[in-house]
Amino acid sequence: MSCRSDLSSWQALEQSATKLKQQQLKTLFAKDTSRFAKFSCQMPGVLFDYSKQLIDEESFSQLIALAEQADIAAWRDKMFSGEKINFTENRAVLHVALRNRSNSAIFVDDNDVMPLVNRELDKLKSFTQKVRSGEWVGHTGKPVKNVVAIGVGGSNLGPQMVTEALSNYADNTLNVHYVSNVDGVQLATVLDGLQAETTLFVVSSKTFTTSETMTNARSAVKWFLEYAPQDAIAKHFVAVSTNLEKTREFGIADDNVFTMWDWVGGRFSLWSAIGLPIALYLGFDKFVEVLEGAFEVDEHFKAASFENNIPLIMALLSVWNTSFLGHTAQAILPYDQALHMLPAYLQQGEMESNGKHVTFTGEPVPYTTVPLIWGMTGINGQHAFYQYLHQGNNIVPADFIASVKPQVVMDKHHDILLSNFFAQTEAMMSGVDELQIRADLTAKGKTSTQIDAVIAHKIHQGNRPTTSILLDTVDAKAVGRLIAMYEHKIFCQGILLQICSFDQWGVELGKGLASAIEAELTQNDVNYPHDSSTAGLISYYKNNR
Ligand SMILES: O=P(O)(O)OC[C@H]1O[C@](O)(CO)[C@@H](O)[C@@H]1O
Repeated sequence: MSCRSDLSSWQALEQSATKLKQQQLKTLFAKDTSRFAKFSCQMPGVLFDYSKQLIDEESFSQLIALAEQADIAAWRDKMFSGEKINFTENRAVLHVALRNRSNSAIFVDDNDVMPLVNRELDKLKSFTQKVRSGEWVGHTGKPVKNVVAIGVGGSNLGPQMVTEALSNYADNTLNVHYVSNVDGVQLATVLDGLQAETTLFVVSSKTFTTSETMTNARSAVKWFLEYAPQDAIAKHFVAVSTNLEKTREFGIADDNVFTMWDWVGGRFSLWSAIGLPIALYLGFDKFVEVLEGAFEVDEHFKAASFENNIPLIMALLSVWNTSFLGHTAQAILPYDQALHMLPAYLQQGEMESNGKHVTFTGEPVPYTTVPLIWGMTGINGQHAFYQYLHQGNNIVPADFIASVKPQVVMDKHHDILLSNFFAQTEAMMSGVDELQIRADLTAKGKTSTQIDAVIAHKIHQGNRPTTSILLDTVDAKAVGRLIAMYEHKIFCQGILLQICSFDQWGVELGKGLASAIEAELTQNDVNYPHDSSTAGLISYYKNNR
């Protein structure tokens, strides 16, 4: 299979990158006053401005040509029609079916999956309504007050991120707590103060074999049985999994199991029954609004021209910044507090999907693939790591995300928040040069000796690429839209880079080693089959625990 770097568009982009590396974004803005109009687009509820990325019309059309030569449209159609594009695991990739609000048939192995999706949504709806209305009662006849959602990775990050993002819409019917870390502190902290008789545990694990989740779930059962009889488990433990054999083995009745399918990847699963904690917290209708927002983006992704296709442009810019301009990190900077977990969520989304080193056919990729994703809420970041973003000697492209209307109206807070957002993207783009600093300091009465002493430290080179995403507000639909935009970005990145985005073999090595070492920790006098560092660490731990 030919490699992407053999494509004419790739080679043209390499030449453009060499030219554009010599360019200043502020000069490009000065030369072309219509730059914002040219390099921004919209879909309902979303303004996407990428004019502060280091591109020009020529390189943008080469990026579009790359998308065409990489057959993005054909791959997109394969995904939406249920073809097994996760070929290392021989699975379809159909998280889009979970939010297919048109209900049109989608076939996997000649079977329409929509009846399955709808059946599970109905089950979710009826269970959610029973629990929230108090019809579902615990073993002493009392309604549920607290939900403890146990799961990790894709079985935790999506639901928790959405729960946090939409907590302003919750009606206090139920509290939802998340437990993902096998460090007992987290479970103990959550359980502290809860009453077993009014607590519902949702154990979410696609495989139902993930060691951390199963350990937390077993400890939750142990805690529960201190206060309740064994047969009360049926009223207090439900599971979300594809593995009925394991859920049965664990002691959860089939009726209490919500299912998903092998064509739903863990990190793309919040739209499935993995979203149960969201529905319990906010009500089923709000959960459906999240699905609807994502469906709008699915429709946009399928129908918009490449030049106006937001997820595709996000992917092209990522490839441009990483593989051509050499920027190996990318910051995610949500200004809405509600989106504070977005960076963590996208770390899994992008890095578990595309942090890989071989092409579809298993050859080493000859270019850098995806960047390191990191970030936090913008305002907190400004007072922590933005120094690095402005003046560090590595350039980190950043996505700035904010909403036009705040979730909570409080005096001038939102104007102050948004002024920071606008100022930061402007400062990162334009920087401040020597001439300007000299003029400012002279105006402040500084002598030339005083100015010379600080001038180099005060220069901001600028030219730091950013994308600005403005949502109308952070509500259920907007959150659905935002996540789906990034999901399709990740899909396009994978195709553009020839990477199989939907497996995660890289996490298996550590898992296997951990379970072997876990056994060694319980044995005495083991001859550790490890390097001297690992053996030394294990023996220090055993001698001092
Ligand atoms: O839902 P499960 O099977 O417990 O897996 C949890 C997570 O573990 C991973 O396999 C990585 O360790 C993720 O891909 C997945 O989201």
